[in-house]
Amino acid sequence: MTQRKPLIAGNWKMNLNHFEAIKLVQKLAFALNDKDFDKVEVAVLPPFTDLRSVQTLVDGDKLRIVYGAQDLSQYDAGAYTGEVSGAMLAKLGCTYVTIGHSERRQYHGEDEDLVNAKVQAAYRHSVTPILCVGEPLSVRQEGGHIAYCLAQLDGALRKIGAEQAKSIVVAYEPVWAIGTGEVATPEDAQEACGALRMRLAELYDTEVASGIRILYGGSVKSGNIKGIMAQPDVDGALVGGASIDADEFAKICRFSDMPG
Ligand SMILES: O=C[C@H](O)COP(=O)(O)O
Repeated sequence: MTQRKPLIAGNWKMNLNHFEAIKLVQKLAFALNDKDFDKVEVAVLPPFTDLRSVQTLVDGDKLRIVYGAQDLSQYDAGAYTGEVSGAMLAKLGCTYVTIGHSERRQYHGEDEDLVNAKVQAAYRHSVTPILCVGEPLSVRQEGGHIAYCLAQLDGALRKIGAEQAKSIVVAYEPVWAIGTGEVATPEDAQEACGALRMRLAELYDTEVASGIRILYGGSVKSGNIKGIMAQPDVDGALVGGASIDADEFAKICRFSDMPG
């Protein structure tokens, strides 16, 4: 089976200005060592306004932390006030960009077509999408969560060929577990991540599917990461609230050193 290096990505959401960003990344770099980075890829996803400062710090100090943005425009340039293009993110050295986060879908009305257009935009500029999917509580209560997530995956990957899909990161984030303290059980995470991988195999092939990293997100903390990461189809975590505390985020990144 393909070896998938775990990815722990911190989505800061709309938190921390560029001074605070520098402080957090410095603290994180101090808390982690080369052995940690050999085992886990560590990414931070700050607000747009912090990216240049994070880039300067990462490049200047040759840190092994990678970084990315939380969104991008579907367009490459032009009269789109307030938007940030994939080309701009690439120029800032962004490795990743989250696309289709439930907060974008919910508060900014992002639908499947827009998510798909953004995935294509990210690939045009060689920025790797972290594609978020996940069901709201009502859907889970009705038992439709797997079908819901698979439909989101299908929609997002339209017109994306195997060569591009190989590098995508998918994040399963049940909406009811985001910022609520209500973490999905490791079994819930495995059920969804396993189903997503099977669908990736149907859309592409088994080799492509077995190389794609699928993350879990939703109230991840140092106290629950170990159990989640023990699941065979979970390859990392997209961490929200706990990622703006450097010590806690570093502990999450070191999940493999935890006892039990
Ligand atoms: O992108 C991260 C997720 O929305 C999870 O956020 P959370 O860890 O605060 O629940």
